[in-house]
Amino acid sequence: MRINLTGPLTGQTQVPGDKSMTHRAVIFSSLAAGRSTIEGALLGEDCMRTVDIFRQLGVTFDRTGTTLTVDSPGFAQFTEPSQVLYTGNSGTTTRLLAGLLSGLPFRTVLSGDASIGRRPMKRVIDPLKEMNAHISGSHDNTRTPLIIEPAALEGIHYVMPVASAQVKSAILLAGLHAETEVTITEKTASRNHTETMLPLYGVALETGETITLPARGIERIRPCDFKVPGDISSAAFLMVAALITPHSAVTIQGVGINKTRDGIIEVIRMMGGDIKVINQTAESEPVATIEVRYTPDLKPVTLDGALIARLIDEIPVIALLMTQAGGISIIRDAEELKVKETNRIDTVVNELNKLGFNLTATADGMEIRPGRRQMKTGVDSHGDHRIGMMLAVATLITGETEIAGLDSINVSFPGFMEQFKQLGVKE
Ligand SMILES: O=C(O)C1=C[C@@H](OP(=O)(O)O)[C@@H](O)[C@H](O)C1
Ligand SMILES: C=C(OP(=O)(O)O)C(=O)O
Repeated sequence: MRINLTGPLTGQTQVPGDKSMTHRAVIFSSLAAGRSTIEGALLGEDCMRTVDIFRQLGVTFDRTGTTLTVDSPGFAQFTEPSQVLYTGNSGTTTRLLAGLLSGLPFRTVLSGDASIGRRPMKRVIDPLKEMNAHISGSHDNTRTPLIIEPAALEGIHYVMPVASAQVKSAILLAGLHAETEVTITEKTASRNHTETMLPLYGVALETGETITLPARGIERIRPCDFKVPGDISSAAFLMVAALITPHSAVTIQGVGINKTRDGIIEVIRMMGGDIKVINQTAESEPVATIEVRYTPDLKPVTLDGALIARLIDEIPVIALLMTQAGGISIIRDAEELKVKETNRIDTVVNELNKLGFNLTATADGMEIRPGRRQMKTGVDSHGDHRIGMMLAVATLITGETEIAGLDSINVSFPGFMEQFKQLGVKE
């Protein structure tokens, strides 16, 4: 598809609901017997895969606008599915449900698309087996499909070897069924929505550097009316677009600014970007209005350590932002990018270099230099939604560009193009 976005971006907008929180709201609402509602749900493809799986287990979902009404018979009445449970492109669906399904009294099989088939599953299979789960994966227990047989689960004391909210949440979801408590220690904090949301659905747990979930938490789960904040990972594309496009000034309302997710705000401030976070309120999680303006003189920065987990999904578009800084920026400690929908170190570097930018891949991240040669060829999202959206934003700088695989955007940000047009962007 040929894309040519031209700015400026001006005005007010809101972004669709947070992907991580929508997945979790669908899961917890489905476990609880009775009616729950999810207001502001993200209806992108990834979250719909989670919805469809619970439909197969006997849960009913009704949609009005972006509100989902969930009617569930409760986890104890789930019905055994007759099909493979298809997780599409969604790592979150695959890993979180691997944990949850391990405690159900029937066999399930989880499988996704080609990208999911390449993503590492040993990181969930290993701790789940330690909990006595009967789970196996293809390729010597490292990949999907995952086959899960009924088992009586036990607790675990787990020290996380990698900062991953999906692994942490898989263990907690299995732990809901376990006969003994679960404790998890994180060296580097990953997003904590599972911990913030479980108490709202009736399951108390202790949080901090070590998380403690009491035995058989699932018995306490109850329905909830949950409001999903706007997704900061989606807002990131609008923020970067405004920062790099002359005369832009954008206000994004209702964005979730959970401390484990707000790294991009910190980076924009470090770079000297014109950003204001105002009207902070606490709903299910902290929410704010974010105002961003074009900033011509951005400073180069180095990102590493604990900050990386707080902006992991934003790195593709942050790398684009860094191409506009007045010096060399460096991203380190970001090996996890290699196991996302694509190897996001390679796809970001290769695709932006095709557009004439100057990036170098390193073992655990990338170096980004200012300046741009003439663009040579079209580019490709490689089926990765965040790469597709980053490349679309890049056309604000490059002008008309052929981008393959833009339909991947629907995975996390349906209405992406319309949102840009609403802010005055011409296509
Ligand atoms: O738990 C979640 O909702 C997510 C956790 C992160 O993955 P990892 O757990 O693999 O870091 C993130 O990249 C993904 O988009 C959503
Ligand atoms: C990595 C992502 O999602 P998931 O792991 O759920 O596929 C993402 O949305 O950038």
